[in-house]
Amino acid sequence: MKEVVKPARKLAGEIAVPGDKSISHRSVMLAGLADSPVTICNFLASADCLSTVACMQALGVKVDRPGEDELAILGNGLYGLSEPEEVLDAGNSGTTIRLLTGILAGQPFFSVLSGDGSLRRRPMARVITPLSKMGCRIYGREGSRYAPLAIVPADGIHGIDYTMPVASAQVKSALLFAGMFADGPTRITEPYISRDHSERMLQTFGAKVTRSGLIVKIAPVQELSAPRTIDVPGDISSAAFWLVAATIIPGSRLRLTNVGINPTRTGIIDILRRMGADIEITNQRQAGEEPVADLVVSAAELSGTTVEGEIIPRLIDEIPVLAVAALFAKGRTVISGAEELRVKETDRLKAITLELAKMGARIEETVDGLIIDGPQRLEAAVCQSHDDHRMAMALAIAGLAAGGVEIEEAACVAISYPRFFAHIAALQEAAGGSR
Ligand SMILES: O=C(O)C1=C[C@@H](OP(=O)(O)O)[C@@H](O)[C@H](O)C1
Ligand SMILES: C=C(OP(=O)(O)O)C(=O)O
Repeated sequence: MKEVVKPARKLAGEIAVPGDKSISHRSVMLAGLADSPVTICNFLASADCLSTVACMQALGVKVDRPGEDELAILGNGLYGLSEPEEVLDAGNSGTTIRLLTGILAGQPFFSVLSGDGSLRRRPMARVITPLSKMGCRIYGREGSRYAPLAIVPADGIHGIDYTMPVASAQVKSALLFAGMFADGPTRITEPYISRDHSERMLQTFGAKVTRSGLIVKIAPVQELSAPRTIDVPGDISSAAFWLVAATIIPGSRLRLTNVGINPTRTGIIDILRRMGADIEITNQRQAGEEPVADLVVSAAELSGTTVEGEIIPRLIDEIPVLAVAALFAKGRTVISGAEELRVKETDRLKAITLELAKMGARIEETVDGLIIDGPQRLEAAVCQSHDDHRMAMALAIAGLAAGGVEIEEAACVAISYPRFFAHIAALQEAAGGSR
């Protein structure tokens, strides 16, 4: 499917961004391992999270959907999953396959996990290696590097002390989830702190998870005690597209309501503010263990900056749209230490350089990042999403702020933000049409 995005006049009004993808996945998995009913509100009913739902159903968890964004989950307890009859399909979702591998590695039954062409090219050794050290038996293609993954029952799994070579919340979460089924404590050291939604939600479910600096520890769990409801905050990774759009389109002012502002996710706010963005954080409150707020963003002049080190995992999914912001900023922006972008849905460093070049942008792709000198003038172009949702949305924001864009393979926005183009249309209409 193609989408045409016309250049926008100023953006104004309010957007309720959809529920957080990371928290939605985790809520279904943990609620499915409890034995009392859980209602999940503001669930992100996107393709990735629905892959998690289908996998949990195939494992014997009962899931009803009483409302568009509401799920009712009834599990059979921590030891109550049943052997799936079919291959579990994680679709396009790295979070689904890696976190479920952690859960399934501790089960007394056989299972196979796979996904689409993109997912079958993404690295899986990063979860298989530490899980194997715990005694789990997991096999994959090409020397256990790629899915499909076959998981064979182990004779009991053990807690380990593991130092992760890459900052990855998916690897950390897989180990924390497997650690629930181990016979002793599991201790994980991260190079930098990655998103901590699993730790927070495990605590909500009564698991003993503690953190000291870069070390997180989980004790074996006998049973999970579920909260009656989980309120999923809005996704800051989806909000990021509007934060950038309203900043770079002159005269704009947008209110983004109910956005999760967990400090392990707010790198995009920190960097945009450092570049000169006008982002106000208001109405701060808690949604369970997660902090939320409304964000009010007004157009502002940006300057280039350096993005590296510990902040990278705090904005990893926002780098494609941050590259768009950098094209509108005065001076040089250097992003480094972001080589993880090469193993996402597509090689995002390569794809963003290639596709924005079609609009006339000159971006230097480095081994682990991007160098962008701004401001630059962008022209209308036909671009490819590479079937990557974050690419499609970043290109749409570039087109909105510049001369428009036609995006091929745009349907992939359904992976994390199904109503993205509907929100663009509503903003255009509210502004009285395009420029
Ligand atoms: O744990 C999660 O929910 C996620 C972790 C990140 O991946 P990595 O763990 O591979 O960095 C992120 O890119 C992904 O969109 C979601
Ligand atoms: C990388 C992403 O997700 P996942 O790893 O779950 O496929 C993403 O949403 O940008």
